[in-house]
Amino acid sequence: MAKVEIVFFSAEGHTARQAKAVADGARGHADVRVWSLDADGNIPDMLWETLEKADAIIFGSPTHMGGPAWQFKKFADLSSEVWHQRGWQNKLAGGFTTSASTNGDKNETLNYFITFANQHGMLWVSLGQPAANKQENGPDDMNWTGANGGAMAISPANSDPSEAPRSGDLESARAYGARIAQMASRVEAA
Ligand SMILES: Cc1cc2nc3c(=O)[nH]c(=O)nc-3n(C[C@H](O)[C@H](O)[C@H](O)COP(=O)(O)O)c2cc1C
Repeated sequence: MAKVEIVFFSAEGHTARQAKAVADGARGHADVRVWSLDADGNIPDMLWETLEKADAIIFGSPTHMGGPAWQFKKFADLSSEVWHQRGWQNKLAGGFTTSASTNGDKNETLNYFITFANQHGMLWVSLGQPAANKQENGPDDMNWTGANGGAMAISPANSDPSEAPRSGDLESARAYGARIAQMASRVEAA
């Protein structure tokens, strides 16, 4: 079975819920593990070795000040060691983010993930879901944010992680996890 590793940061738990949804979607199609960066942006040392054996790595962070949280950037900077060795070359990559505002510059975070994956020579998997952009659509619909580059979620500023991301964003995250895991299985089989 293909190996999918999910590496994310979450300060308050909203991105953690999104990460769980991505993982739930991926399970059944691949071996899936979820790794949370700690408050200092650190991961266990052994994780670097694990990531080198992955078929796909999915990155996640809340959007903070129009980009990924510094804890994620710390992880990204530390990965320069792997970059030197081309350790993630040709692995699949995907990414997800949640933020408080409807827009909130979430696309900047996804674009950062895409650039980061490109630096490593990875192959980016788009969201692959139509936007729910009709008058009757709302937060319970899949891809209400109209994302393309990866999974987005809106977690209103006064929401508890038990309340947000809301059902449509979680469904989007699950479908995105399934998409990446299915692609990883195809690549593994090829
Ligand atoms: C330092 C900081 C910066 C933030 N910047 C943004 C932002 O640029 N856009 C936005 O919509 N929300 C912003 N937020 C709100 C968070 O993205 C939002 O609370 C998110 O759900 C947090 O995810 P978490 O619960 O996984 O930590 C910011 C929050 C913090 C603490």
